[in-house]
Amino acid sequence: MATTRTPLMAGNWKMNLDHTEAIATVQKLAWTLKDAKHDYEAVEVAVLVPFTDLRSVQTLVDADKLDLRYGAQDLSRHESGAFTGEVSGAMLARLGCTYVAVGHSERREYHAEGDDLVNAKVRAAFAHGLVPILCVGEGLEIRKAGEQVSHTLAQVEAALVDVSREQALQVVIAYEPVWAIGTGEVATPEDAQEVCGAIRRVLTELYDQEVADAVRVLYGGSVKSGNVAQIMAQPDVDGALVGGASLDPVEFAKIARYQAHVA
Ligand SMILES: O=C(CO)COP(=O)(O)O
Repeated sequence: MATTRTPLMAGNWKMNLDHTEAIATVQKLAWTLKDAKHDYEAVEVAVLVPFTDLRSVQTLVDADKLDLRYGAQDLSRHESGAFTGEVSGAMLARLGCTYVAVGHSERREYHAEGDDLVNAKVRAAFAHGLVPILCVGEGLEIRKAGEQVSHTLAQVEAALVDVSREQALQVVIAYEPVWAIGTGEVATPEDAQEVCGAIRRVLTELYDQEVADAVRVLYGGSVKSGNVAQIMAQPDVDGALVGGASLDPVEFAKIARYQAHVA
């Protein structure tokens, strides 16, 4: 039942906003959200920021006791050692991260991340007490062939290999059809529901009903304040993973306050 899950609105900044811009953006976001507290208190809000912003965001959130979660956009599958350029789950946990995105389509496409690596990263996140936001979704060719459900479920299954039931209860899954990312081409609410519902059903098969009921399934792909309410009205959509629109704190706050837009 969608009503028992706290919606999550997560902003994925991608490679935008340096650490000084991050401070201004988070301050403005927190201030705007606070201003509309009664509208958003049932919604959890998070930002996934570049690694170089994390310390600044942590300092701000701690100092001002902001009601905001934050996290990274990727992590290493390794614990530590000679892996130049990589950032470990332990380092992210030390910076107070709640979440880490894993398997974003841009990582899969530009960094050749396959299902095995995504699975290893999901397990590395859990090993350090981080909640992975597992990103899945089909490209345009697969959508045209009508194979979006089987493709996306195969990604979910592969990513959850050797993930315990206790861990699965925590995971967040973001369905992001690749053709809708950064294109302005938003999936229809029915498109989002079709795949998000199928993800929940496969969780029942892989685990059980309690896990399926607990897991938050987000939609991502050209989410804006003008379309979020219709998407959130779907029974199996529990939040949004927002790219471009999350860079503007006023717009992102409007997305997080989507209930205010449901007339
Ligand atoms: O990839 C996304 C979030 O992870 C979606 O990006 P846009 O909201 O810019 O389409």
